[in-house]
Amino acid sequence: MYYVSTRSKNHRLTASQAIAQGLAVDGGLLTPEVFPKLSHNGLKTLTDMSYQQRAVYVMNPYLEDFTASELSSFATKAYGPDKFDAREVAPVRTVDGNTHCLELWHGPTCAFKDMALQMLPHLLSASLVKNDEKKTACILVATSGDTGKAALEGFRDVDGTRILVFYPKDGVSAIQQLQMNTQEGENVGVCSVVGNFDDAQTGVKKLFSDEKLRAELAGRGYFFSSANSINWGRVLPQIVYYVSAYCDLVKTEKIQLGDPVNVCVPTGNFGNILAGYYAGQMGVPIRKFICASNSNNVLTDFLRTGVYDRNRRFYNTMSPSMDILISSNLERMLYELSGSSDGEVRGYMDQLAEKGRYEVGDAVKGKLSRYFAAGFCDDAQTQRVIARMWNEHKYLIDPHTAVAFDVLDQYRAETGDDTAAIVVSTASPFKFCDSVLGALGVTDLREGTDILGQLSELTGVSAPAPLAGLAGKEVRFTDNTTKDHMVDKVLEMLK
Ligand SMILES: N[C@@H](CCOP(=O)(O)O)C(=O)O
Repeated sequence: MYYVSTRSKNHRLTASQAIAQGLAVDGGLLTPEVFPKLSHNGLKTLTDMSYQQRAVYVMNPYLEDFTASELSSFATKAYGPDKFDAREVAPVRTVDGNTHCLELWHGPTCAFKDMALQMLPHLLSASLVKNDEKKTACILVATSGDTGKAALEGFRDVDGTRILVFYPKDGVSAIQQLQMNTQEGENVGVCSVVGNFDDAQTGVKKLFSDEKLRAELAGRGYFFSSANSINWGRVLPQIVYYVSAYCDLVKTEKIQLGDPVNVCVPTGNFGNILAGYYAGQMGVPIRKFICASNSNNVLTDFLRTGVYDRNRRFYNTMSPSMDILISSNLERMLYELSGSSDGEVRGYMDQLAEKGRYEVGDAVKGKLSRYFAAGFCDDAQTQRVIARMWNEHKYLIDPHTAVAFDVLDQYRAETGDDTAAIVVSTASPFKFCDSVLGALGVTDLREGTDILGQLSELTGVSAPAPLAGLAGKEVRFTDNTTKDHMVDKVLEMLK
């Protein structure tokens, strides 16, 4: 299987080349030419497998230049009990008869990003060897809170790599910031950027396409790669958990094999819901992909109208990981829905860069409404949902997950579609203690990491060990820059 750019499909790369490179040289996203299919029997076989085995089974056909035994060893290391505090790795909790919550935050940094960023370093390191790459991979990351920490932890002290993370100053939660700024490891760097996530992400993309910088760094023995969901090696492991959740529902007899489900996904950069869409393409019977946004509802409007318009106010919300107006992975979806038309995608992306706006054609609009539904939820409603879930179900959820529960409710009320639904829970509530405590009526908040204990004492739920362990850790990174000076930070780090 080969990978092509969403903006020019003539140049084909192997899986290991695509993963090592991260982003296509023309600025497009590297995407598989075809999607392997999971048969009814394949899904049945997967039902009796562990998460690690499911990961190998699902990823194998996408990675032709890797062996199954390599993947098996990666999955064992990535999803072992030393990394994940749940035996199932990505457990599914049933909230009521036909609403199930896929918990993706049992990994080392307590967010769904661990599902991919515990795997990506293995894939990337092997890709470097397969391509006889002698240079060091400098992994550039833009984060609105979760990816940054997960990438730092995944790539910490991995041979042949350096990693530099940029996050928006004042645009992540206090715990997220502390997680990043206390990161250990010899090959890591963290820097805040004045502005919002879009500024950081646009800045990183500019670094990728800066020919002069690339040449300078090549001379120093480095090349750029990515740990954001623009890298195919990030999206692929995320497909696995959709397949796994479906199999778990079959195994526990919540549904019969072949029954349709809906999935409701809180998403900002569109990588998470895109992975679900790809699972559907492979054969998981997902009927509707419900896209949940916060007040930065650019995706809601797009999926409802076919008009993408980022010229709007940017909100800093209590679900900061979704505070995004330029949603990278939509490009891969446009490629799929336009029938792999690289020219059409290039046109949309040019308009986005020039005017901040584009409108898709009727054929794409038709497919969007067939597969997707969308809604959004503001902060006040997010807090009400957190409180309701706690009061009614004694289920403590984070603000991103609350957004998804609310959007699912809206969808069901509007459509009457009561198909069994999987709500994707993307982060531990302890990463957002202040908002969660506020939702539960607490106004007098403790300082620093003491707030973790405050939420624990109130609810009787223990803080995850990696977050509890932040107390007393040395802050290693305090650098700040502007989007126009990110290049200096890169040069400084890679001296
Ligand atoms: N929500 C993300 C933003 C970056 O998204 P990614 O999926 O492309 O890594 C974050 O938490 O940083």
